[in-house]
Amino acid sequence: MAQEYIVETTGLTKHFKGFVAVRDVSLRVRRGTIHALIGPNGAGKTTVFNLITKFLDPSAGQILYNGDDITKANPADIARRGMVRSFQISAVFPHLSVLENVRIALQRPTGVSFHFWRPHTVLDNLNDKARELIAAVGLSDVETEPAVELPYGRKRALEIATTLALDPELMLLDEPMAGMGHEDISRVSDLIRRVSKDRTVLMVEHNLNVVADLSDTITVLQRGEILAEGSYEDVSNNSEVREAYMGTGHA
Ligand SMILES: Nc1ncnc2c1ncn2[C@@H]1O[C@H](COP(=O)(O)OP(=O)(O)OP(=O)(O)O)[C@@H](O)[C@H]1O
Repeated sequence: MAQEYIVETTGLTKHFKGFVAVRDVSLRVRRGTIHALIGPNGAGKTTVFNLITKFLDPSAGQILYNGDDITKANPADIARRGMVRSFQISAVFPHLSVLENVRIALQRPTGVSFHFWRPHTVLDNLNDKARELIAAVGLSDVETEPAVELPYGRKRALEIATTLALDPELMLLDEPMAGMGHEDISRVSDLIRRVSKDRTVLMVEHNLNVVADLSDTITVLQRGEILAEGSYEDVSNNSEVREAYMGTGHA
């Protein structure tokens, strides 16, 4: 039977030369939900992401993914198991077209390595699937444009398409709305909501309107520790949370 929680951490702790960036974090991410990690600057959100995705080794604690202990796994292992992190724009090849970027991403899970000398007919078989993903993220009108030419919000949509190409079971989004204007935010919010239908999303996001709008569960971190957890209503009514956000500009 599938585990209720896709990710469970126990006592997750990370020291950097004596400084404790993450302390005793026990986080449970329920399968099929959108879960947000929020908190003031320096609260440890990115470090928690780096620990879960195995870009950093914890100083203490355990991480379970689908019930398996991945505390000692490496990032490639866990990507193969279906946990994929969407990187910021760097994940996209700037001078390749939208279609080419998604096609390349699609070749990864099938184990077909990308060979520039492959006959075009082989690569063209990927076009249908690539176009489906491009349509899903609303980029059909720009499929032949080089990624570098896209406005910011649409680059982020492309990045989500390349992440979806890997068909992740758990998708980690690192500040998906960073640097976006109003229109892009609502477009990408709709997209995240749609793509979350049959997968789990864990995201770090500073925009509290987006967090309120999308998240089933919110974990608030402060100084490396969990301060509160629950629905947006729960955490926004929590006096400690309100205090933590005072004067940070995010309140
Ligand atoms: N590699 C590192 N070496 C030393 N200290 C680090 C390192 N990475 C993070 N830190 C420190 O750990 C703390 C938590 O950082 P982290 O980036 O996880 O916070 P955050 O909540 O993601 O912040 P922000 O919202 O500003 O991105 C900060 O005080 C940061 O300076």
